[in-house]
Amino acid sequence: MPAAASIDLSDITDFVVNEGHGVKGLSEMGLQKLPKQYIQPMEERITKSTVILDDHIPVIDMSNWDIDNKLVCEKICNAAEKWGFFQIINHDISLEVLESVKEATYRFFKQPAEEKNKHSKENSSTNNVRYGTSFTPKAEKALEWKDYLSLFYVSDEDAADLWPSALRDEALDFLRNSEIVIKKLLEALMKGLNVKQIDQTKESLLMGSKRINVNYYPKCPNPELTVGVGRHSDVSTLTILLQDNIGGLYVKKLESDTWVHVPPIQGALVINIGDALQIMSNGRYKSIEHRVMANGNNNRISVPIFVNPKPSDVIGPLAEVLESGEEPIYKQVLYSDYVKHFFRKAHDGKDTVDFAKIN
Ligand SMILES: COc1cc(/C=C/C(=O)SCCNC(=O)CCNC(=O)[C@H](O)C(C)(C)COP(=O)(O)OP(=O)(O)OC[C@H]2O[C@@H](n3cnc4c(N)ncnc43)[C@H](O)[C@@H]2OP(=O)(O)O)ccc1O
Ligand SMILES: O=C(O)CCC(=O)C(=O)O
Ligand SMILES: [Fe+2]
Repeated sequence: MPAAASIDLSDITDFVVNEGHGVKGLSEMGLQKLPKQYIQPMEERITKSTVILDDHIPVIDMSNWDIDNKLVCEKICNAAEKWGFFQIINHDISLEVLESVKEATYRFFKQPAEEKNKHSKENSSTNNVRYGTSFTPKAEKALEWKDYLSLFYVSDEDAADLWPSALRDEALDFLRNSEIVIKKLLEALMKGLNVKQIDQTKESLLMGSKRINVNYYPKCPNPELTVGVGRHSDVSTLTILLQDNIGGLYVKKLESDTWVHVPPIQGALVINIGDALQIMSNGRYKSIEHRVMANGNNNRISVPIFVNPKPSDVIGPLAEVLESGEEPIYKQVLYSDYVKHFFRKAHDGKDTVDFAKIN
């Protein structure tokens, strides 16, 4: 790894983005000062004055699913309406599966830049595997302090052929083991929308495609000047996020300018509603802005599973939601058009969903 003094700071974008060293490479050079490319404007930084400490997203115990199903479903729907975010505990995915995917994440990022960069947009033989840094470096005025690998799930065979072996099995295990709890969450959320039964068409619309990302946020000099991930809402139906014990995820409180921290809970998963479900529920369930603070003392990892419609699906408010005469506030959009719109611009909070709004 080159020492900080041996790299010309004007070449940072080349080193980080094009050569695939990522911010991990930069961090490990022992930089004392954040490069200017990462300095976010004041309004995008996470400051103590906007964070409230006396409130938190709900924590829902899934072990009561069979004991008091009505109550658990109500809690899930309330959390989706009021916070758009909640944590679940006792969800039946074993700690072993969760720990293994975290270990595998470290194993992937520990590899030399040349190895990881085989999966960059420029070098990868497939669009289903993407190694990168920041969010959309070409469109961003200031870069984000995060490296990632993004894996679009097509089939086990496709994964066996294309996903990096450093984490393939563990990522597939996490995906497989999350299936039951995803179905329970969607069942609860659909009940709240007057959808009595999730038939095959509905199941495909809600969870027809999945993407698993692994995120690496290395230790950062001057974390107060930058962000790990900027303000955004996910474009998924639902996101199931595994975070480690470092912390740093902040969620915007509905109808306020304040943010709450999502404290790491051993074994818990963070669930959030994505734009696709906000649109399908005609705005009842909230896809909430969130962001990640960079950390000055520790590396952090997280592993989100994005549960999505299929790219070829057309999404819009569900018929069951509009049955009672409610006016649609969103139009029908091709899901892949929506996602492309999201990926082509820098993170900009909740603006993505305007793409689907009826004016
Ligand atoms: C990375 O940091 C992130 C990510 C997120 C993600 C939040 C989510 O909610 S992810 C869930 C997204 N949904 C899906 O993946 C399901 C459906 N998939 C699709 O519709 C398509 O696969 C596609 C994603 C639209 C790609 O379709 P394709 O025809 O292959 O289009 P392209 O032209 O290749 O891509 C369009 C545009 O997007 C960029 N891009 C594609 N995939 C990714 C990716 N995984 N990560 C980053 N960027 C991606 C691609 O480069 C293209 O941009 P150009 O400027 O090059 O044209 C939340 C927060 C984060 O920080
Ligand atoms: O790392 C986290 O806690 C959240 C990451 C995130 O929001 C995302 O990948 O969409
Ligand atoms: Fe997110």
